[in-house]
Amino acid sequence: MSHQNLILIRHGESLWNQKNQFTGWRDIDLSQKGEQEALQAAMLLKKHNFKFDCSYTSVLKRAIHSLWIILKNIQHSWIPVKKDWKLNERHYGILEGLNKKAVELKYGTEQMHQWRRSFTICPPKISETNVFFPGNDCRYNNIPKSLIPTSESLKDTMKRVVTYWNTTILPEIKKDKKILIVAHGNSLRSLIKYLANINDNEIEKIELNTGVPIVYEFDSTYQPKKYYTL
Ligand SMILES: O=C(O)[C@@H](CO)OP(=O)(O)O
Repeated sequence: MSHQNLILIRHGESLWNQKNQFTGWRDIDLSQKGEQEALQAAMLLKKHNFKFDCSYTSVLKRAIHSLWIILKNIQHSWIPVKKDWKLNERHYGILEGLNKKAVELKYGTEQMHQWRRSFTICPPKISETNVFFPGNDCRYNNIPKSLIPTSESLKDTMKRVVTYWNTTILPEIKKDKKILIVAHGNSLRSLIKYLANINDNEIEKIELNTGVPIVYEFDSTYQPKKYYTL
């Protein structure tokens, strides 16, 4: 017997996705197209008759608002929504706010690829005096200072995402709860790497489109079995 217990969705397009700017932990709204993508995701879930017991998202509004649009349109506004910084996008250090094409022209295609897609490389860090240091943002008051990022590799992101998965989400899956996670391109790539045991080179090639539901199936012992997009 298999269980379709988990759907992962990358938030709809944000205003900075539209302008091709690195976003990371910056809290940017959905574009109109992004709102439509979230609605489309809801329609697909409805068409396939997916039902959920609980939902999880980050503390960034492009993911939260995508989740709200989805829940509203599948008549699931009543289910619990749990928000946690551990599902945030990867912190992109000094690259946040910069145009990706301009970064590529300045630093070259190879450096750009390493910063964006290598598993272990971390973009240059922002300083703790930077106005965008998350430690200056009250939503992160409860995080121990040593865990507040100033830049992250995908490996760093995976560490916090997998901690959250194992402590908070997996126990619910094992109770046979149906779970919806709406998060970010890289926080979800890191979760997929972990669940599907994808190696460090292969994960560089995996891209997630905005607003596309990914279905995860688990076997009878709740080991991840396969995943596919709707
Ligand atoms: O800017 C970001 O935060 C991410 C996702 O939009 O970008 P990338 O796909 O380049 O990792």
